[in-house]
Amino acid sequence: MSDGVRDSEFNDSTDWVLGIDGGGTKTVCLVMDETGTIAGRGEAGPSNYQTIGLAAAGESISQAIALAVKELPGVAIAGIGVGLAGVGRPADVQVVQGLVAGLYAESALPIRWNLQSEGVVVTHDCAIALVGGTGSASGVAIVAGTGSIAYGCNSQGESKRAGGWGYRFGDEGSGYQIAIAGLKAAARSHDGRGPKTLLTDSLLDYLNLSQLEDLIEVIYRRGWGVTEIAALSPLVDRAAAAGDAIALQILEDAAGELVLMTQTVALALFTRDQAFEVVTIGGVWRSVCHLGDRFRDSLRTQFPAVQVISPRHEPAYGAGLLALERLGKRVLSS
Ligand SMILES: Nc1ncnc2c1ncn2[C@@H]1O[C@H](COP(=O)(O)OP(=O)(O)OP(=O)(O)O)[C@@H](O)[C@H]1O
Repeated sequence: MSDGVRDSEFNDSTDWVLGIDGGGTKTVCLVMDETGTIAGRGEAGPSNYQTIGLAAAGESISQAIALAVKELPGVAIAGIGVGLAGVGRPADVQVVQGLVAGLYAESALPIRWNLQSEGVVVTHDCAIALVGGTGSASGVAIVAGTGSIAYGCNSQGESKRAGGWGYRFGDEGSGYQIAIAGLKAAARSHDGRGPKTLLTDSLLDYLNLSQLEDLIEVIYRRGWGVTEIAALSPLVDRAAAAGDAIALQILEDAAGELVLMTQTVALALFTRDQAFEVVTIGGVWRSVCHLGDRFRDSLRTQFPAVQVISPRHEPAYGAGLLALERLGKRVLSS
């Protein structure tokens, strides 16, 4: 991410905002002035309240804020944008609004709350990822990390989501799905049900195993969860880069699924000849086997004017921009 942290003294006449990105692994808070310049950044533990509970989520958010404002004691906060994983339904938004209201009463925070009611924005993690990633209010964010989801907005304020159903019946094109396909291909090859693949040796090497049967112990008996399995997906990427046909097909399939999700969202929001941006977010896009190029080329056959970009800013920045927009300090282009 390219956002620099400003080192000059803070200006007390400024309307400052907090941008908060609360995820399943960490919470990021940025302090931004009304021009969008970042003056402080703090990181704390997870804040997905659906999985860790409201109290623990509130604690992580408070810690992230305290770290972000460490060098700005007494700063007056006029707005706060919060994007949290798991905040999809209106009922979730209400719960998080309550959580944010609890922060104002937090005397331990070295902040002067000067909040205007319109300056409080509570939304979901994809919305802030889209605004941060594009720096604007419209476009499509296609997330492919441990899981996957596509989310978009157009200039009429309409939004659409595809995917995001989790590892049991969704997450197509994600690190988890790529890893599972790689494991299956190695098992099939080992049995003689499928062609030979470099994945067999790369799994054995990476996991320091002497035979493929030992995978049973690793995958089922060591308490491996979705994250640990998904972390094997770079092995498939590297095997594909080395020319392995099976691994290449797995990446082709993943790219195809990510195109399908993006296209489904884009068709609901834009016309085929309209120019719009698609921002690619998440670890899978680090593919050395050009998954990103395959994705872009395929998408362009349907949307010739589409621009596929890497994120311009992190999601927490998008949360701060949304708060600034609500305060009338910033107009987000669409
Ligand atoms: N070169 C690669 N090819 C394929 N998958 C990769 C590659 N590099 C990383 N990944 C996968 O990306 C996933 C991690 O993505 P990311 O860093 O976006 O984390 P996340 O857990 O999805 O999100 P967050 O940490 O933001 O909550 C892992 O499953 C990892 O295996």
